[in-house]
Amino acid sequence: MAKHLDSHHVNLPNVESAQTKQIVYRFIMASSTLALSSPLHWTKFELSSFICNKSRSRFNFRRTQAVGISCHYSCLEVKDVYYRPPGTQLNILNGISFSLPEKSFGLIFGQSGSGKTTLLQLLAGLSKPTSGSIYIKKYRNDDKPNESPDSLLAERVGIVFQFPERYFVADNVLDEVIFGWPRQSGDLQLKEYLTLNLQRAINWVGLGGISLDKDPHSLSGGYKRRLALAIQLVQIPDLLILDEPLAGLDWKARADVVKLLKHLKKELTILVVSHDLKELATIVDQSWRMDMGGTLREEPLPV
Ligand SMILES: Nc1ncnc2c1ncn2[C@@H]1O[C@H](COP(=O)(O)OP(=O)(O)OP(=O)(O)O)[C@@H](O)[C@H]1O
Repeated sequence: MAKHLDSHHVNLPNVESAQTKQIVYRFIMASSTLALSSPLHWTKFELSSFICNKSRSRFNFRRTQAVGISCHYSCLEVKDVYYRPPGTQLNILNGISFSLPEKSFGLIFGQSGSGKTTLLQLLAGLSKPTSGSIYIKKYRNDDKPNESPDSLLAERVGIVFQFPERYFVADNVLDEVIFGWPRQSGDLQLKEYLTLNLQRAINWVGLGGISLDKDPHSLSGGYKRRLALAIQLVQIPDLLILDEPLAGLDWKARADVVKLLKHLKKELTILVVSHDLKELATIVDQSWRMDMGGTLREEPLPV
């Protein structure tokens, strides 16, 4: 099952299973963060040894903070995005445009098969738009935008796929969070930095009371989702994307996750695709309906 992967362009539909897709994504994010060379040739079973060996050579974990420090505020801008999967004649996304200000919560809803997940994959850098642009626009104190907007970098986007717990790869919480990190010794400063990030992410999602030795599969449904979020929060992402964050959870865990998302949106820009409109309505700042044919329009939640 050798795969040829480019960290900047992964054609997800060619990846065979959902499990491989999730693992591939996490590995790509780790390797682009670590500035490993790409494209990479690997098999699923070579993954762990690759991480241990190859990543020893260079470690360049981003030490920057999220956008919005040197400017007044920033906005995710998606402009006239079209997507046609390679080798097909069909546009799945047709002229998608929207913007989402930082530290707000956006929700995309719509019929199954309308293209919601495809859009999320473009935003996460897992596929490239056929045309159109995705960038971060920064605004100065006088509310005027900076001349040149920044691209939304794939390594600055966190994405939690549907049912993330199905793709946990480690047998303890700590290893799950640090999957893809280098295993080298030395650089005390770096280790301190990583430990701080790890600790912050764990506390942020309310997993502080859980032993890092615990088997992730033994956590409750809500805590598994917390862990999946913590993995993405180790580096504060410019955009956190969640695909059906409440799917498959019981009522208590759903309420728990909604409460956590409400807390996280104070610090993060969050974009969610969900059918659970009622439960999320209280925390949604902006919403859009995706129609069949891959078009998007702003619309209040129909709840
Ligand atoms: N690589 C591809 N080649 C051809 N068609 C594709 C490809 N990827 C996705 N599609 C099709 O594009 C459409 C949109 O899929 P997508 O998963 O984005 O929809 P969705 O709105 O997220 O659906 P759901 O709510 O069920 O998750 C579907 O009809 C899907 O079969």
